[in-house]
Order: sequence, then structure tokens, then C-alpha cells
Amino acid sequence: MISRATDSAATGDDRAQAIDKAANLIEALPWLSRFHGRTVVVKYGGNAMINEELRVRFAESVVFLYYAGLRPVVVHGGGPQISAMLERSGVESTFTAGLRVTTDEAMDIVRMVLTGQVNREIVGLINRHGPFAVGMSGEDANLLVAERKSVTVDGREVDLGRVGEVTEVNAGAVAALLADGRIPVVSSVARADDGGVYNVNADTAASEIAVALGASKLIMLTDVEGLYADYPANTELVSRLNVDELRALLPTLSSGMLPKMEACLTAVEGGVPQAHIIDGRVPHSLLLEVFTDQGVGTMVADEELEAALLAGDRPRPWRPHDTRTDHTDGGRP
Ligand SMILES: Nc1ncnc2c1ncn2[C@@H]1O[C@H](COP(=O)(O)OP(=O)(O)O)[C@@H](O)[C@H]1O
Ligand SMILES: CC(=O)N[C@@H](CCC(=O)OP(=O)(O)O)C(=O)O
Repeated sequence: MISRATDSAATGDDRAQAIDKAANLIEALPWLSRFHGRTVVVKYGGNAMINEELRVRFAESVVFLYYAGLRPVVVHGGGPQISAMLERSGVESTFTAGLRVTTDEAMDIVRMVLTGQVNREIVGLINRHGPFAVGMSGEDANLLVAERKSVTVDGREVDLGRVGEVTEVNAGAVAALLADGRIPVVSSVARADDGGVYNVNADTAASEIAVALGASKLIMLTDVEGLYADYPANTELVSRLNVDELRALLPTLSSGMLPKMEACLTAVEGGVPQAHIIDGRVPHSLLLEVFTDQGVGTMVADEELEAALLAGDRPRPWRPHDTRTDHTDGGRP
């Protein structure tokens, strides 16, 4: 038999826990109000989808954003998944400046893994909750148009094969899906004017789409807490930086973090008030970022745009036929 004292202690604990939960929910109130109806582009990196549990939690978080009144757009990568398939197929692949050197043979596998496997799986996990997610490739409706990219390493121009530099974003199909109450899920494959298919780094694709849509936030999930100040010697997290600080830091960055921070810069310079790098290994980190006062990870912000966002100013709505083509001034169309 349970004594009265134990019983009431248990009840007291339960009550305290319930009050804590309510306090946590209320902490979200100002953020719910600020972000209601706003478009948030979430970049889901291959390193943050390495097990079923994380993938399921990610899908739940996206659906939570949706039910909370935000308009999430998922742009995904799948680097480790592509590498595994290339290896299984006996196709060699190397990285230069954080980008996969992509032969024609490798491109077939990149496209198959991103659009045929990873995209399908994310769509399936979200749609366990309802008929929300619609998968598309950057090739669909000419969402991402690219040309062959080359990079300069140590003063030498390096050909990366079928790696695409985004030259045009036609976000109409994504905007139409959002207007229809769907959650677009986009793989980072692009088409060129000559009909060729190109491999675009998913961070880059996400930032270009965020700018084209006039998104309020870009959030990138990866396998570290955020940007470390002096990696790998030091893993002290940089929690916030502005565009000037980021520009100064870029030349010191290496490997996977370089395209990520370049993508943050593109997004913020292109009018997205806040761009974040967060730890996708932490279940529901996406929700902690959007709905808690302290947020998580690293945030790059434009102070003026951010102030307007927090004051409740609405972004310019997306208009039919908006196409982002000018990548030199970072401005919106
Ligand atoms: N300054 C840095 N801070 C944090 N991580 C860094 C830094 N420089 C390089 N990295 C590396 O970048 C990786 C994340 O990039 P990447 O592997 O491309 O992830 P994703 O698949 O999520 O896009 C980290 O696991 C880390 O090894
Ligand atoms: C050009 C280039 O590097 N493309 C990437 C595309 C996938 C990607 O970006 O995936 P993550 O987000 O998981 O890194 C690649 O082939 O790995």
C-alpha cells in the first residue's frame, strides 16, 4: 500500500514537473508570435542523419514547426551517404575546398543517392505525420540553375568536374507548395542551360533558396555544436557574429565549415536576417534554436534586419516570377 506521504510527495513532484513544462512552453510564446507565418529554410546535412533515431526526431521537429505556424522548407545533403555508395560502386572521390570533385560517373551516383534515396526517406518520415512533404530535386521547375564551378587553390585553378555554381534560382514551385500548405523537401542537384546535371553543395543550395524565398531564417544542422573559433586546436563555440566578423574569418576556415559559413554570408547579405549552424546530433535542436530565448549553436546576423524581424516587421512577400539571378551584389530580385 502506498502511504499518504509518498503519494503526496509523488504528486508534488508531478506538479512541479508540470509547472516546469508549462514554463518551457510559455518561453516559446514570443518566438511563436515573431515567427508565425514566416519561411524558415532548414538545411539537413548528411552527418546529422546518420541514425534512424535522429532522422525520426528531425522529421518531428519539422512537423512541429509546421503546426506552430511557420513555413519550413527542407534542403538536404547526404555527403556521407554519397561517399558510401561511391565506395560500394568502386568509384573514387576526393574533396577540394570542401567540395566533392565529381566525375560524370560519380554524378550519376550523387543524383541517385540525393534524389532517389535521401530525399525519399525524409519525405516518408515527415509524411508519417500527415500529407505534408513533397520532395523535389533542384532540377524540378528549374529551381536551381547552375554552371560549371571552378575554384582556385594556392593560386592554381582546379576543375571540380560536375560541381555546379548556382546562377539562377526559380523559387516559384517551392512558393506554390508553401502556399498549398506543404513542406517542400529539396535535394541539391541543379540543371545547367546546356541540359547537363550538376552537383551543388547543399549548404550553398539552401542559402540560395533562402534568399530567393525571402526567408526569415536559415538553419543548418551538422555534426558539431556550431562554429569553433580555432578548430581543431580549440573547440570554443562562437555563438554569434556579424557579417564583417564572418568576412574576416572566412579565409581561416577549412573543410566542411567553409561552404557552411560562406552560405551563412550569402544568406545574410541576401536579406535573410539570421543564419544558424546548429548541432543536428542533439534531438530537437531545431526547436531549441527557434523557440528558446538563448537559442543554440552559432548565429550570423545582420543587426538591422534582425531588429526589424524581432520587432515584428513582415518580410516582402514572394511574388510570382521572382527569380534570383544576380549573385554579385547579394541583393534580392
Ligand atoms: N571551425 C570549425 N568549427 C567546427 N567544425 C569545423 C570547423 N572547421 C572544420 N570543421 C569540420 O566541419 C564539419 C562539418 O561539415 P560537414 O562534414 O560538411 O557537415 P555536413 O555534412 O553537416 O554538411 C565538422 O564535423 C568539422 O569536422
Ligand atoms: C559539390 C559537393 O560537395 N556536393 C555535396 C552534395 C551533398 C552535400 O552537400 O551533403 P552534406 O550536406 O551532407 O555535406 C557532395 O557531393 O557531398
